[in-house]
Amino acid sequence: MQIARLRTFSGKVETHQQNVLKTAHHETNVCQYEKGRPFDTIPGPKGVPVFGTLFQYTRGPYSIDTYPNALVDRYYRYGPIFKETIAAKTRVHIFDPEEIKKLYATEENPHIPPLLETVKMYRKYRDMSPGLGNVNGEEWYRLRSSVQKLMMQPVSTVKFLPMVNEVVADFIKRMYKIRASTGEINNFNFELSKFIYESSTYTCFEKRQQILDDEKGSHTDKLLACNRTMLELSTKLKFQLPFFKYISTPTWRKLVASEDFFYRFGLTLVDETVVKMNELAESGDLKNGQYEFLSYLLGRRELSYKDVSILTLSMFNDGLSTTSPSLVWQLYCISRHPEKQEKLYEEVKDLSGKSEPISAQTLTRLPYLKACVKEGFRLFPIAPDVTREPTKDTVISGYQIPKGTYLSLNNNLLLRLPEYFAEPNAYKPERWIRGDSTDSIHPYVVLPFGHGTRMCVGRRFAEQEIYVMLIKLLQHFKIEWNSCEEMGRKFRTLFTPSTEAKFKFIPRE
Ligand code: HEM
Repeated sequence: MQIARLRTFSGKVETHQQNVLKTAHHETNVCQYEKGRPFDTIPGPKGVPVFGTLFQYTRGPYSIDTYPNALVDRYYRYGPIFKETIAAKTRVHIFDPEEIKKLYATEENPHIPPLLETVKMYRKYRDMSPGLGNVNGEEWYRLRSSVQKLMMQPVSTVKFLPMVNEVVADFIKRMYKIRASTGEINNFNFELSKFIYESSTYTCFEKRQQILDDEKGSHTDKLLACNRTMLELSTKLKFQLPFFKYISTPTWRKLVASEDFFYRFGLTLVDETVVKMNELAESGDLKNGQYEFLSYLLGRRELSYKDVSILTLSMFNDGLSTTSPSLVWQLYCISRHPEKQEKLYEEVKDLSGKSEPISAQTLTRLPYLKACVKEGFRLFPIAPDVTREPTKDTVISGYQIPKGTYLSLNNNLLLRLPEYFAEPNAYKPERWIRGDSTDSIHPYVVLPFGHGTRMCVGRRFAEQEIYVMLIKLLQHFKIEWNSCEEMGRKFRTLFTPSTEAKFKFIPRE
């Protein structure tokens, strides 16, 4: 396969000696596989033929919303590796961080099942490019290497920082406008989605959509609702026998309608911007560095126009499902811990004037902010798992794992377990500060963006938006949690808030 000859991301070229070592390693693996315990002996809940344990989620004691809790229960019951079949699909769940570490270490060209099979199906159905998270092997490498520099290098991401600063400033102005006299803001989760949408479309198209304006209401509402529906229905379909793959079921049709609305709008934005870029180029008015994001992608000969479109749309679609709820959770943690909030305020209050932008250099410092964000991700990770699909027979925890098995690496479900963290439910950013902490934390437990070559490609963009937004919110407001209830979370393939955030924003003098 051609991929074996390609450069790795670290720029190393494999030598003959390394290949010899790999062959020897492969032979050792074959021997080890034969010594492993058979796959069938991996423990796990039995369930009924074909349906597996599906009814435990549709009729109780669990529900789709609480699927990750069921996995933690099963971890305590069956141990750090177990398998479970739900609606004809078997997954092996791995909770042992040492095994997860080993798996990451041996990843040469990791394959993953699609995060949302429905998205992959939809894109095929509409003749679109599948996009990064839905392909493997050479196809994945082609896409990933074409965006790696643009999206993962800090020097690249900071080019978009002025846009983030501008949208955050507008968001803060809007908060003053829509804030009730009590400090409350209605539908705050939705407001944050609007921010992410505005910030990421600005990054991609260098044109403000102005969705932070009240008048733009109905279209934006529908667009953001479609994003929610897509996650909602895709998750529902994971807990059904996959008839939708063969016949057009009502749920599938509803999903397609939502995706159509979202993509039609997004693809039009791409097309319009490209037309504009061509016009400017023809008239000689296209400035160097203008339309940075799209120019970069369009300039990659290995990418088709369809690839460019999907990679661009993924920026705001994926951000809406991940960065937006992450910000809600981060604020939730800060608002519920006033003493930590004050310590954080001390760190950020003089970084810039309240209405001044945050510089790239400033973002490289901020140890306490980064510790707070890490601790926020520990308590509220976005993804309950990351998945892998080994391309060779392998052995994990002494069991044979045939190639093609779906593996869930469930370290994100260990994040509140006392085996891994002292005072696991306490919000203690200090545990991440060298010198302040006495905790010894396994390095393969808190990995909110995954790890290795398939690590989240939007990570740098997401972090940049989170940091700037938190700094500015804290410079302007004291944030209080305004409810006696905790904010709940539910499983929608990702963890999403199950209730509206009840914050009070009190302006700081
Ligand atoms: C706080 C925000 C985010 C979190 C916590 C997050 C988390 C993750 C995780 C855990 C993975 C799986 C990694 C693995 O398999 O090892 C992933 C993959 C991915 N993420 Fe994110 N993500 C976030 C934001 C974004 C954004 C803004 C984008 C948009 C560009 C994005 C695009 C992707 C893509 C395309 C993949 C698949 C990468 C590949 O297979 O090569 N994510 N993300």
